[in-house]
Amino acid sequence: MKIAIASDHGGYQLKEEVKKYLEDRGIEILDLGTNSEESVDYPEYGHACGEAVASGKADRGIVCCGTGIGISIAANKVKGVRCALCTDVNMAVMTRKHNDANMLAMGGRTTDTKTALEITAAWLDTEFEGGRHQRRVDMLNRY
Ligand SMILES: O=C(CO)[C@H](O)[C@H](O)[C@H](O)COP(=O)(O)O
Repeated sequence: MKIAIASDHGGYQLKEEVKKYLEDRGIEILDLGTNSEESVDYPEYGHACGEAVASGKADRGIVCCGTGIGISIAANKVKGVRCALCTDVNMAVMTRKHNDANMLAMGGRTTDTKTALEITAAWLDTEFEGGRHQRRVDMLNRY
């Protein structure tokens, strides 16, 4: 699996932690920046990561900003992206089971690193349930 990862300055530190975790799991990473805590604009990074996933350059994407909100909104503008902002493990599990979320968003200023890595693990390791949920995901994809 190849994962695209991106953040703004508010999510930069968390992106680096998540990157280390993914590397330790042997996952291939496409890092789309940003590369420091210098102020940048989250839409640029959310769009870029969304496009990497939608185009198939990456299988899934992870984005971080201060709260995870702005960058998830940006990613969800890209057709084919289902980006879920998760603040706990249950949300990560449910968004994989029910929404087949192909992108995960987290907040570097709102979620501690330990929780963020637990969320990442749950999101990586939980399968989509399909069935009635497939019909709903198809509706999202068609819109
Ligand atoms: O977009 C956001 C909130 O929805 C992110 O948290 C950004 O990281 C934040 O807005 C950046 O704020 P800053 O004051 O420019 O650091």
